[in-house]
Amino acid sequence: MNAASEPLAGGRGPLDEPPEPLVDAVPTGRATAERTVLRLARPYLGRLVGAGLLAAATEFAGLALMATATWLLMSAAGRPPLDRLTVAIVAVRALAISRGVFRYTERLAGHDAVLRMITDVRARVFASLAARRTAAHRSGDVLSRLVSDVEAVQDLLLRVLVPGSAAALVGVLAVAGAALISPPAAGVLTAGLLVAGVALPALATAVTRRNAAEVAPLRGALATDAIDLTHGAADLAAFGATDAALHAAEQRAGRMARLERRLAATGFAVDAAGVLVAGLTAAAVVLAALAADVPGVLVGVLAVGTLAAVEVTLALVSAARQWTQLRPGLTRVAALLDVDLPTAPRAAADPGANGTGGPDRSGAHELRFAEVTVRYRAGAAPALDRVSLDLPAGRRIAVVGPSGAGKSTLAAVLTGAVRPTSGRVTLDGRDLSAYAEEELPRAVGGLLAEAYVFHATVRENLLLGRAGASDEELIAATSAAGLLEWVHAQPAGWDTLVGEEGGQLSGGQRQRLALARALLAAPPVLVLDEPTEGLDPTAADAVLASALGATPVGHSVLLISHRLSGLAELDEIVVLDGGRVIQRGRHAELVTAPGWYRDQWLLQAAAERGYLALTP
Ligand SMILES: Nc1ncnc2c1ncn2[C@@H]1O[C@H](COP(=O)(O)OP(=O)(O)OP(=O)(O)O)[C@@H](O)[C@H]1O
Repeated sequence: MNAASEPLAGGRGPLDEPPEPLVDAVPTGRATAERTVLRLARPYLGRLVGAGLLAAATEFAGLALMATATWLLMSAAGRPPLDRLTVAIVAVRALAISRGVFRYTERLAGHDAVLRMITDVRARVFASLAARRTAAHRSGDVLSRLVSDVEAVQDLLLRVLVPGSAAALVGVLAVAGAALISPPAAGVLTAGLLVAGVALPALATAVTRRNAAEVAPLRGALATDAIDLTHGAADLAAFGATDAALHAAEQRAGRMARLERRLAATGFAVDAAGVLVAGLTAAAVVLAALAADVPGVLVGVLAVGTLAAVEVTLALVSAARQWTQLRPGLTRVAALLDVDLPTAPRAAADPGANGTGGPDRSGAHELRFAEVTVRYRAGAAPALDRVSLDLPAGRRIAVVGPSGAGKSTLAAVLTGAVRPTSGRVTLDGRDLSAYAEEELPRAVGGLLAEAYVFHATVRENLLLGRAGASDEELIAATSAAGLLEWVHAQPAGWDTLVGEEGGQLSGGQRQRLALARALLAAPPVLVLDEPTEGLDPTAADAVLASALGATPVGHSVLLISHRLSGLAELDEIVVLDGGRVIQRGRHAELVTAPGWYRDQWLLQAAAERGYLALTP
């Protein structure tokens, strides 16, 4: 089984309820998510502040345009000499044009900053997901993270912070402008703006929060449904479970639709309250201005200006609503980003940057397991129970044992995908956990359980093992994996497309391709988890022998296998059962000693030679 993919989480079937909200183990405080985003935004702060000021200028130009146009219209009604209106006429024209220009430049500056930043965020999220081989994520959740959660970062800046701060600034300027005309009216305006800019956003937040908390996990569950229903379609059909799975997915989609409808309805109610507040504030401002004997034209200016100012401030309502909806996504994305925030995407980092002088591909390495125990869940039986193992340079070990014995877990510990609950795993005397995540694969790697074959050409799939490998190296690895003849037989040769998840290959071909890639990568400690799975016994023997033969001298090998055939040349065979080492030694010793190995050897030999071979 693939111990690396979901070590801590129980799997979720397509018929089950959606999982709990997927918030990572990294605890995030209330403002931490926003702080993380702001820290990421720091390099682009100048552009973002510029965008905020331009947004404020746009809104202010709109407000000033309304106020000036009102003054112009009302003054013109009294037929004054034209020269008294000239400045206002020019101002109206200038404000109308500048508003468009400000809006355009604000969008340009804001999107420029955010798109630059989001590229960085995506790279970090991707690197973090790739590095967290132990994370308990389903592909649907991961997909939803990469898409919607990263968009949350973008929306926080473009739809919350920039327009929110612009609205607040314009509100303050509007009050200052009103105070020049009439302080009492400015007081009333302040009260109206506080209702529109503080009370209503708080109300919107409260009504949105509950729904948003339900919507986010549902969205993740729906993404997982989509993947389960497409990738698992054949299995669902085979078990007659398609209808039930579709029904469960439809129910979730229905629940999502209901939640979104409720969200929209409450949103409309709050928006309607905003319009009411604008009207009431304008009426109150007019009354206050009249009571203060403000001239009629200026009362009109105050009324229209108030309507415009409240409308601008109401942007804070949608900003608050957005913010509430974005929080779960922001929290998740921040939890991923927080881990390695201070560094740039680490693949590009200096190989020795961890201060450990990390391992390299070429050197020999010594791996040691000392009393390693792995427990996937507290209270559960250990998957590995005090296992000790030495893998010095050049040594070749096989780990065998019945299903569920802990073989794949051992490989996962070796590659750093699973951390031991107790005990130590060291590489050249240094704890495995001390190595940076991207350093380890250079020393330890290979063919792990359920190796992924990409929807690309044979060559591209192979080059993932070692970018820049020569044609001779490709041929050697492919030949050792027993795939060369097939490649040559294809019309497109090395450029043959293998289909999604290698779907255009047979199971055996897929396995050979993955093995060839592992051989090409040739890490000093090569892990081969069931390299001949899916091959018939004769082919399996041949491939195993040629794969071991293709491993450079001085490189060590840890082979995991159900089959006991072809292990005679190995330096040690470790038999696991229930996570414990129950036997160890060379093949020649183990086949003569009573125990699991000898029994299994006889059984397999009998099965492979056929039942008749046992009877004289
Ligand atoms: N991700 C996981 N979460 C919880 N338990 C797990 C996980 N992976 C493995 N286990 C449990 O750990 C034990 C060892 O599993 P492991 O996959 O290492 O066995 P294995 O020897 O490789 O089996 P197989 O030969 O069938 O692949 C099993 O009891 C299994 O149920």
